[in-house]
Order: sequence, then structure tokens, then C-alpha cells
Amino acid sequence: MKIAVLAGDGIGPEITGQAERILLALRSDGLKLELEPGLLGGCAVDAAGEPFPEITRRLVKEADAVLLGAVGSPKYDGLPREKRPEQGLLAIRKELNLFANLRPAILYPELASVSSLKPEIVSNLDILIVRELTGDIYFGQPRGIERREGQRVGFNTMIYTEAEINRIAHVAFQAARKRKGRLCSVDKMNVLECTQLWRDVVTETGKEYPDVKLSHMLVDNAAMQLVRDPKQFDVIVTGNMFGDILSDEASMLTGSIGMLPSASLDDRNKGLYEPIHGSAPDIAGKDLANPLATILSIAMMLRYSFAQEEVAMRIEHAVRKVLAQGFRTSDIYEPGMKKVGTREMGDAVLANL
Ligand SMILES: NC(=O)C1=CN([C@@H]2O[C@H](COP(=O)(O)OP(=O)(O)OC[C@H]3O[C@@H](n4cnc5c(N)ncnc54)[C@H](O)[C@@H]3O)[C@@H](O)[C@H]2O)C=CC1
Ligand SMILES: CC(C)CC(=O)C(=O)O
Ligand SMILES: [Mg+2]
Repeated sequence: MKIAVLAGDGIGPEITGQAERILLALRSDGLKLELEPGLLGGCAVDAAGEPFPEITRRLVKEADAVLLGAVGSPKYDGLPREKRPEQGLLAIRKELNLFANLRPAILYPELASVSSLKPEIVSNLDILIVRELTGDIYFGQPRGIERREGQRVGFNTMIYTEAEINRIAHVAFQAARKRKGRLCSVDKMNVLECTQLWRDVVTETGKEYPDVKLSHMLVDNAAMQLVRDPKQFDVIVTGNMFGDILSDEASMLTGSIGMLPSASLDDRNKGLYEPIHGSAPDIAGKDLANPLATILSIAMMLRYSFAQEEVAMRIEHAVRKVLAQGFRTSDIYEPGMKKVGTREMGDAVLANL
């Protein structure tokens, strides 16, 4: 198993560092894997002048899976768009055809009291957000800022083809089929043609899954329902931008954005695995970041890219035990618990593994 490790910027090296320690421990335990570091984002801009250099492109094409920390820093805000770190992230997703982003929002019972919602509303929460990742307004052309009639005009294009909607819908229906059998498709069809097509195509695809109960919801209502009664959802499928926003919101139901892992998959389960959060410049380099989302992302890697379900469950079980033992980074800390930094949290997971 050849794994490319792109630590990225900000807290990226701190959190991937802990995930790498877990992978190396699994290697000592007999799992055959190789780790190959590479540059993506701001660190690549500094070293090679661009956020997704050719050498990284070759590395990730050859790898069986990619582990990513996060990219971005205010340091690059003044650069032209194509040079910014985040453009590197969009480019790698497109290059590897990672159209299906799975973002599970699962509440560990030990964190019920740090969830943003009351324990009785979130207990046993287990939602899967399926976010389309290579289309929508993040990629649509034309885009830009232009001068028109004496003033600047900014514009982007929200666009989805029928084929793009159909393939992500299949991923979501199949996931729902293996879970509680409920799929909620989120759109804004009351005002956006692009998402009218989204609703039409998801409905048509749904005819192939009579065993899955399909519902539709407008995104503004979905944002509200997520904090009113999140357990009404099983699987949510939505476009790139709405999925980006709703998953950050859902993360707080589990206690912290530092708890949510993700898998970004192509049609053959070659995947990129990363926490859903960004590079957190406000806490970078301070040993404060929660590494659990990244560690849980390698569990997803072992499950989806390498079919190592048992090892994936070992990692998830170790995380559960660490929380039960009271270890907490600052973002999930509450009085009475053991406050630890990024590295000590990694130590605790390793000890339980
Ligand atoms: N996948 C990626 O690489 C992503 C990159 N970004 C980039 O990251 C940079 C910062 O973006 P923000 O909007 O501040 O979002 P962010 O997700 O980096 O941070 C938001 C807040 O959550 C906290 N946070 C995030 N991860 C945490 C962790 N593991 N443990 C504890 N606290 C954590 C941060 O300290 C901050 O207060 C920007 O350049 C943005 O473009 C943003 C989202 C995703
Ligand atoms: C560059 C952004 C689209 C990254 C992000 O916020 C995400 O993927 O969650
Ligand atoms: Mg995001």
C-alpha cells in the first residue's frame, strides 16, 4: 500500500504527523505500507512556485491512496487565484476524479456534553453527508472579476451535468441502502435551475432504489433542521458548496470540527483522506490541534482503499477508548477531563492501539 502524505500548511504537519505515527505502528505490526511525503498548497507555492506541482501530481497518480492535512494561510491571500493553496486542493481532487466526498458525522457518547446541542437531541447521532466534490460553483466556468460599465463585477457559475448528478446519487443511494435506508437530497430548486436539475436527476436515479426512502429539502431549511433535529437524517446528498457548508455545521453536533474525517473517492475507491477542517492558522504550531479527525481519516483509508475493515475498526476503537479515558484537546475539553496537546493525543491513541 503506497500512501502519499501531503501535510500541507498550518496545523497540517502537526495532525498528519500523528496519523503517520499510527500508520508506522501498524506497519511494525505487519501491515505492508509505504509512506511518501509530497508538497501541496502553500508549502508547494514556497518550494516550487505553484500549489500542485508536477512532482506531486506524479506522486499522487502513482500512490494507492493519499493522506492530506490541510492547505491555506492568510499569507497567500494576495496571490492570483491560480497560485493560491486552495486551488491546489481543487486541482488534486479534479486530477484524481475524486467526485464522492463522504463525511460521517458521528457523535462519540463521551462527547455528548460538548456537542453544540443538548445531549437528548444528539445522543447516538450518526449521519453521513455525501458531498459532490468535483463540480458545482467551485469549478464552473466562466468565473472571474471584471470591470463592466465603470465598476468591478464578480461572478461564478453553478453548473452540474446530468451524469455528474447521477453518479453521486448512486453513491448516496448505495450508502443509504447499507445504513438505515433513508436519503435526503438537499438543493435550492426554488430559485436555482442547476439544483432543479439536481432534484430531477436524483428523483429519477431513486427509481432504481425502491428500498431507499428518498426525501428532498431546501438547503436553508436543511441548515436549520440539522440543529433542530439532526437525527431525522440518515444520509444527506448534496452539491459541492452546500455540502462544504453543511458538513462544517454538522461537525459541531459531534463536539468539534476536529472530530470529522472524510474520504474523497473516485469510481474505483482510489481515495484521498483528510479531516474536513482547514489549516487553522490561529492555532498552528502550538500543539493545540485535535488530530482525531485525521486519525479517523486513516481508518476510512484502510476501510475504503485497502479493504482492511478490521484494522479500521481497531483505530476507531482506540479513539473511542482515548475519549473514554478522558483525554481531550482544547476544542473538546470540559472540566474534569485530561487536557492534552496534539502529540499527547497521538500518544494516547497509539497506546490504545
Ligand atoms: N481541506 C482544506 O485544506 C481546507 C482548507 N481551508 C483553508 O484553511 C484556512 C483557514 O480556514 P478557516 O476558515 O479558518 O477554517 P478552519 O477549519 O481552518 O478553522 C476554523 C476554526 O476551527 C478551528 N479548528 C480547525 N481544525 C481544528 C482542529 N483540528 N482542532 C482544533 N480546532 C480546529 C480553528 O482553530 C478555527 O478557529 C483558509 O486558508 C482556508 O481556505 C479551509 C477548509 C478546508
Ligand atoms: C478549498 C475548499 C473548498 C476546502 C473546503 O473547505 C473543504 O473541502 O471542506
Ligand atoms: Mg470546508
